Amino acid sequence: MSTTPSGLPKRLVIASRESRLAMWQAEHVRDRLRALYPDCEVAILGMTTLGDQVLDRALNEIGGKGLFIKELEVALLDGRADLAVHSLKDVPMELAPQFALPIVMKREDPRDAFVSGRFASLDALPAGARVGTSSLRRAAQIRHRYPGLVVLPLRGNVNTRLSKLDSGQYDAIILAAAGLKRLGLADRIRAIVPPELSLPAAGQGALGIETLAGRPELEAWLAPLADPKTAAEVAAERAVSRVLGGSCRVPLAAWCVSRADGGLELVARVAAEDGSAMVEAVERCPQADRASAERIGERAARRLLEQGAAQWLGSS
Ligand SMILES: NCc1[nH]cc(CCC(=O)O)c1CC(=O)O
Repeated sequence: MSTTPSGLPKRLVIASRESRLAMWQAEHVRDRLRALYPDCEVAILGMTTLGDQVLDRALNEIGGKGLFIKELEVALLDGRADLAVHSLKDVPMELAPQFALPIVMKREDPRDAFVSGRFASLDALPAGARVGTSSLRRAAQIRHRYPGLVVLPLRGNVNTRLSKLDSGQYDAIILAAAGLKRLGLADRIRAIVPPELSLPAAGQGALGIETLAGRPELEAWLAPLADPKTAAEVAAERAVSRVLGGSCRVPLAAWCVSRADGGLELVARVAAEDGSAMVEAVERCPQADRASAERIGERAARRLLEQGAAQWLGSS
């Protein structure tokens, strides 16, 4: 990487998917870097991923996690980009050894949002109402709690999903609150879905920055963007997912919050896809370092397995 006399890189390129949400996220990182390093030119390289192209099948049928990041990783390997910005929830638990995820940024609202023209909340939906979501996690939890609702698949980026709701294909849809807020669409949120009803996905609402492994200088440049509190929370959540082989192919939810006393509290759930059963584990620890976070994540995963979660996690 060529540098200015002060040691700053002259130019940094951010690889991003081209959806509006992904671009917002990349621009957010670009603006933070420009403010930190005014002498450095920061550019965005937009690209389409397989996950963006295949819109006619549910995500769990086309290979799950990694779908949205592979092309971005190729740009890192080719040297066309220096960093890639991801929604952490789309990042696989294990990266190939060439890659690293040195930065987790401060989290936006991690909860799910209920969006509907006619109805105020999941509770207000009549039996038979059609709820759109492409996430097995959301579908399983909603079916578990509201067996009378009809949960239907819904794919596409945030704007596509909203237009499918507006055209009458669904009575309500569930989206991540974070995506709506980032896109300036918070006014579409009729209600935040309480985590008791739909616990978020591991990493939801947080952004991760991926680079090639072994780039300590680049990591040092990016370090001011990191949020240690979010990093600890998502380390616990991602540990649950790692132990359980999590991908978007499994109905797994995990949410960790930092407590006022400096500790962490983690809730994790696995549900049967048809909603017929659900198991939950709650784990706490008094510290918020990475090792403690991963330990409660692993403990929660074991508790879920003890309660029979394996039968709902599929064979993968
Ligand atoms: N699976 C797609 C995806 N990946 C990240 C977000 C939202 C933003 C975030 O969680 O950071 C979304 C949309 C959604 O689930 O509604």
